[in-house]
Amino acid sequence: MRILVVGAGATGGYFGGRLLQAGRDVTFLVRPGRARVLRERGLRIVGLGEQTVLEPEVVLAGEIEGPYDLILLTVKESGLAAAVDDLAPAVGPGTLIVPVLNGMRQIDLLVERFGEEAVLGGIAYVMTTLDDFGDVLRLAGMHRLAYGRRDGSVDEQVRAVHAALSDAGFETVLSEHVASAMWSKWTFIASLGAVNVLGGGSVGDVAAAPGGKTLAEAVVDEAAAVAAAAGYPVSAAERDTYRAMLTEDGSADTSSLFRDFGAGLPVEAEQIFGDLVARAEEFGVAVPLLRAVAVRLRVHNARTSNRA
Ligand SMILES: NC(=O)C1=CN([C@@H]2O[C@H](COP(=O)(O)OP(=O)(O)OC[C@H]3O[C@@H](n4cnc5c(N)ncnc54)[C@H](OP(=O)(O)O)[C@@H]3O)[C@@H](O)[C@H]2O)C=CC1
Ligand SMILES: CC(C)(CO)C(=O)C(=O)O
Repeated sequence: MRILVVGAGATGGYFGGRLLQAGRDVTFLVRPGRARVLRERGLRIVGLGEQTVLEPEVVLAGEIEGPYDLILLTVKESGLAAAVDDLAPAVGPGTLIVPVLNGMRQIDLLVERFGEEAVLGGIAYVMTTLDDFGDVLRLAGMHRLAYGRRDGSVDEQVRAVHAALSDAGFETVLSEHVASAMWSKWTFIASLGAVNVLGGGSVGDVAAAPGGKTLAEAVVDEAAAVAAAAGYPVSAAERDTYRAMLTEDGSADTSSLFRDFGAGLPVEAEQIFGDLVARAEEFGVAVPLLRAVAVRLRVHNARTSNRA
């Protein structure tokens, strides 16, 4: 199966790198700066005691010759619209696309462009970042990719994708509930980001402040109310888990969004917050805390782009 990984950053470099390491037929669609780094240093996966160096096949936009069987879309919000244009020549009648972005907006964009049949749901459960050298740095041991048709059906084409992604050094889940799982992860990631941004620190920092735990529970409730209104309720058990994780004393947890925020880098304001607030408005769900985070992050993004 010919696999095109769009983006070779923290998630694309990790999962694509593992697939390459396992001998799968992988090509990375990258932009010129990243292509240079990959050609000079190779694609490196480091951290947790590992130093893997791989020699990836890379293509630039405009160099794609014909369709791929599977496309793993691993860009962030800021790169999404252009990446959808760039990957279009790789989409043929039998191509399946697995996006791993947090949130749901990517699904609407991809379906509008390539049709319902071509677009699977996808979730990356991993904690990676690019270090100062451009290497993929693992920050935690979890590494799981979940995907499946959003209506829960399983056909030969999806099974073939599952086979192509499996046994490559990370866990894979062919999910019959991927849309619910995406909403659940969105609920969690938005809640974690909101706790960090509104509270100005890690989960433990916020939990230690009077009123901090109440704030954390309130953001979980807001995000979960939107998921429920969308028809993907987070189960009571998951909600309790999220509440417990986000009020844990001493927890150093922060979201990658908050780490980027702290580092003065652009963040996924629309993908993770703006879109959630827009959907809440559509459903008539009040989300004052999430709305405040969206505004704060928009101001941050405007400032970062003014500096660039
Ligand atoms: N990192 C993590 O631990 C996790 C991230 N996620 C989610 O996964 C998504 C991707 O995040 P992550 O991998 O961390 O992001 P990164 O910024 O590390 O990687 C994205 C890569 O996409 C590349 N890119 C952007 N536009 C294009 C394009 N048109 N063509 C080719 N490459 C392009 C960028 O390349 P360039 O170098 O040219 O800018 C960049 O290297 C986000 O939605 C994030 O929220 C989900 C779970 C965990
Ligand atoms: C919380 C985590 C690491 C889960 O995969 C994530 O998605 C993020 O920080 O952006």
